Amino acid sequence: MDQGRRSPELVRKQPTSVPALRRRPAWAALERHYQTVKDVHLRQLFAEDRKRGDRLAIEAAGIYLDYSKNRITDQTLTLLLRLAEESGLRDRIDAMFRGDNINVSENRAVLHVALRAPRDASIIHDGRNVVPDVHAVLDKMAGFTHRLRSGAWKGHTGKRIRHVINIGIGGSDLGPVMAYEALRHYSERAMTFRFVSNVDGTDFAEAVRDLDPAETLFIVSSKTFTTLETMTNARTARDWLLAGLNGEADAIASHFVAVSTNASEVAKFGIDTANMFGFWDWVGGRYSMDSAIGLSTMVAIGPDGFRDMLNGFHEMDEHFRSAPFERNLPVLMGLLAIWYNNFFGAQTVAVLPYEQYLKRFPAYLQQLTMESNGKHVTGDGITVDYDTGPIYWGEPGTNGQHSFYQLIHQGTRLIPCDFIAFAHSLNPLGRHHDMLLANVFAQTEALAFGKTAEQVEAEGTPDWRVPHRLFAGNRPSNTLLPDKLTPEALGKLVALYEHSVFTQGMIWQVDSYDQWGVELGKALAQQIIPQLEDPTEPELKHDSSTNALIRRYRKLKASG
Ligand SMILES: O=P(O)(O)OC[C@H]1O[C@](O)(CO)[C@@H](O)[C@@H]1O
Repeated sequence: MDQGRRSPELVRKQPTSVPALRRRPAWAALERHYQTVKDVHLRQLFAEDRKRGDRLAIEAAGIYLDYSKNRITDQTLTLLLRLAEESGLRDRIDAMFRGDNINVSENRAVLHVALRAPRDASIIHDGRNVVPDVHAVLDKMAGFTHRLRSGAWKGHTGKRIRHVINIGIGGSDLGPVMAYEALRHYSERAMTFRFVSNVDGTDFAEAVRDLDPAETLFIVSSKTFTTLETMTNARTARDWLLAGLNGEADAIASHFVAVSTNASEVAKFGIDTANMFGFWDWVGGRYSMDSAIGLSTMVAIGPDGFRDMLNGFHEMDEHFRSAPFERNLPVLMGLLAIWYNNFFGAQTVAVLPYEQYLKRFPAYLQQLTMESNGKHVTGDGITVDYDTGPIYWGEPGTNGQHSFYQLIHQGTRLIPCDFIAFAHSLNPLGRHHDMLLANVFAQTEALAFGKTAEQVEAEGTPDWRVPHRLFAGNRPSNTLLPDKLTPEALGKLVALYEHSVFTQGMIWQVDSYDQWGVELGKALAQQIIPQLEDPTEPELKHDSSTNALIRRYRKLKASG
């Protein structure tokens, strides 16, 4: 991995050496192939190959993936794999691991894989091995975690810290909150962990309602330390703390720490940079839960648990980097996502974790997938003539079954599903886990094979009701079945999706690592805030709808 960096100019040009997507021979072949398989039913595919369920399944890095219930033939896989080759995926993977500036629109490297590299690895960025820097921060986090969990780190009044509140948004919130919920089983029970993200004051008010400021520590997590929501919440937290501690300003030092890349803004806010945990501009927000942004995770599960999680990430990284594409979990999942998105026209992917602890996993994945691949131009700035990132959504099973599964089974849209379940429960209670897993297997079976009119009729259903009760089937799914939800397994799962997103983005040739699409709304909000707060009637130059909404809000606000 110890390699020199290419000049940005060279890297910028590199993607153009790959033909535009529609001009790649495998793409045209897939278009033709799609016409031959689009109406083939999974019933037929399984009937023709009795071993399909074993054959189209792999276990890698400790994760079992059954992808047999996808609308694919061996030829589909051959062509998708050829597409990956023609898209230069191998070269792009190497470029990422080498630290090339593959985030072309921001001219940055994308090195989240360095965050979980072992201590003795070497990854060179700007002529410097970044791995020792990563481990120095991990060591600092571990030292802080030990002091906090042992009670050596005290609050301003000498009381022990019992409550930790992470203030952040986007990648500085979704990763930490998802990981906390996912790993709650391994968490320090003597402490409470809360997460404040929304600029809606209710989020903060409810988070601190029952807390004693003397026992509360805030982790202000923000890559930039300028994000409106986070800085507003951080200032409110500071006011709340000081109000509870007789306004003693030196209390800040023992109740606030920061996670950021921006030391000067941290200092400006009043947090001693000795209590700052850094990371780097080559870590994207949505790829940062394993950086210092994961400080709350480390405090909750301890440094050893965090290390296990990083090892899980790393194992999947190595699998992605080295496994042949036909046995490469992230590559296969990424290619299948492309198959449905670009050939079947599926607009969404449902992520359905049958594991209560993963209840925030779909929300986490929404930022990871949609902020990464929700793009309309290639890295070279050319408007794409194909669809890019699908919409990801989901809820934990079995709750979703009693809500939106109706549409997945019998609606008019094709919704590929990722089912995620673990062989062992962390809370084995009677028959619960067998029932839970039975539901996973039942759902994938029902979606794939459905129920024919003959089967419905054979049950004595009156003719008029038969159409309502039949299930067309042929609805595709992946099933991920790791052994048990551990910190290590979580790391593997997240890295699996990170690299699947990479695979998709590289085939579409978009920059999966920028997020310019969030800028316009942010900038307009900055203009509108003073217009809402102006004591005199402001001159409004928006469109008539926005002007009317602002005036109406001002009027309602004034009327109390
Ligand atoms: O960590 P920061 O700088 O506060 O940014 C928070 C989030 O805002 C975004 O920049 C845009 O929503 C995300 O990419 C990022 O995770």
